[in-house]
Amino acid sequence: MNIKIVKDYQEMSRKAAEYIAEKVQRFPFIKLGLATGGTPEGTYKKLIENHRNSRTSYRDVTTFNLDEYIGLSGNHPNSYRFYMKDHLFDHINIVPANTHIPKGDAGDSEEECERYEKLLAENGGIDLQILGIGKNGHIGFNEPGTSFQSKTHVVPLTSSTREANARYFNSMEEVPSHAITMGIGTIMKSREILLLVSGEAKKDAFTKLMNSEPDESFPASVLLRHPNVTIIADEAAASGLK
Ligand SMILES: N[C@@H]1[C@@H](O)[C@H](O)[C@@H](COP(=O)(O)O)O[C@@H]1O
Repeated sequence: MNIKIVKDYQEMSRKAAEYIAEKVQRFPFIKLGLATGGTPEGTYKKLIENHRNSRTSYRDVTTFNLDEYIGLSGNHPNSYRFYMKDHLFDHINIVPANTHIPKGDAGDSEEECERYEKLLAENGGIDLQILGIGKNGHIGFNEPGTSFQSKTHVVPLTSSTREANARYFNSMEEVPSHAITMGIGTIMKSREILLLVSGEAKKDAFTKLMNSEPDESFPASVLLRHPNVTIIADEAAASGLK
């Protein structure tokens, strides 16, 4: 594991964007795995700036997002499809058809999971997966107890995750109860993983990650088994480390 501790959210975002943009420049056909949530927002902002200033091209890049809420169409402002368009895709020269996100409004969610997993395999898998971490150690929407072998699957969201994401919705009732997420096994197939951790709110999760053994009760701990993980964490998140 390659761990970089940086000053704050801004610096984490800048470093992460530099890291990603450099890969995209070196490998124009790269398959990127993307995450949503508050953590990568700054990184996407910096990637857009970098695209405008240095003209990093995304013309041949393919992306796969980790997850999507069930019941929301891609036009719904709280869907992760909408988030990605708003925070990144609409501002860079990526080909919309090359951006993949599970369909939250597919009639049959189980079938959608199979389709997504197959699509990933057909595309040769992910070269660089960007990840955030939930307070309870979840990655994607893989909650504690999820099998390390899991593939793309349907998950009921825990109340803590629904509460954490309620800030984006008008009320708690509107937060979907289920999501489709890449499985932990799916994420682990990525050739490289970049984990971003920021803020006091993630201090306990990050401290636990750095002091644990791989254990299904703490999903992010699977990363300790991955051969190529880089973590960029800010000082607030890392303040629990000795
Ligand atoms: N499905 C997403 C995860 O992919 C994300 O990593 C996590 C943390 O979000 P945030 O970055 O907003 O703390 O929240 C959500 O549950």
